[in-house]
Amino acid sequence: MKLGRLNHVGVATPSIEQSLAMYRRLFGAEPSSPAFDLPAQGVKVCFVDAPNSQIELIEPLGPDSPIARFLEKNPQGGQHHVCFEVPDIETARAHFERLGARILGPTRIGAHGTPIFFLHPKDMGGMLTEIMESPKQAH
Ligand SMILES: CC[C@H](C(=O)O)C(=O)SCCNC(=O)CCNC(=O)[C@H](O)C(C)(C)COP(=O)(O)OP(=O)(O)OC[C@H]1O[C@@H](n2cnc3c(N)ncnc32)[C@H](O)[C@@H]1OP(=O)(O)O
Ligand SMILES: [Co+2]
Repeated sequence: MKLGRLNHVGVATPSIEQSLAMYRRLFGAEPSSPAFDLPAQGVKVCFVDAPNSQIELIEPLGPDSPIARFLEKNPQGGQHHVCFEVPDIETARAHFERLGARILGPTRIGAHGTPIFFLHPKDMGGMLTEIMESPKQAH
């Protein structure tokens, strides 16, 4: 399976507002849309566009969020995961299962409204890796 497009870099933050203020000050960057909650994933999300990818700012929604645990270890936040696109999520899941890479949890709908899953950082050289089905091209 070829490595697909780098859809986004996930950046954990204790405050999306503080992170947006920093991107605004240093890059004149604005979010591509208002922040929104993904309760099922335990995160509040906001995207800042780069020419060929995005920064995905992710803030914990409550103490059980996977981001809350990350921030306990990294209080300032920082690079949390990367996300690569695939044409078909089930084909990708079967591919990684066949190769013995640990898949974290069920396939579920991610922040772009398409199915996603995560590969364990220990099987990706220390990099938590999200696999996301590419959005369908609008006709
Ligand atoms: C889905 C919505 C949105 C989208 O784009 O669509 C998102 O991206 S939401 C992103 C938030 N959701 C997730 O991260 C789900 C997947 N993550 C997990 O299942 C956990 O966070 C997990 C398993 C990666 C870590 O779980 P936990 O923190 O409870 O375990 P430990 O602290 O014991 O960590 C185990 C081991 O992994 C290392 N670790 C933890 N987090 C990361 C990370 N982000 N990158 C790299 N490595 C990480 C941690 O240091 C431990 O290593 P060890 O050597 O044992 O200390
Ligand atoms: Co993500």
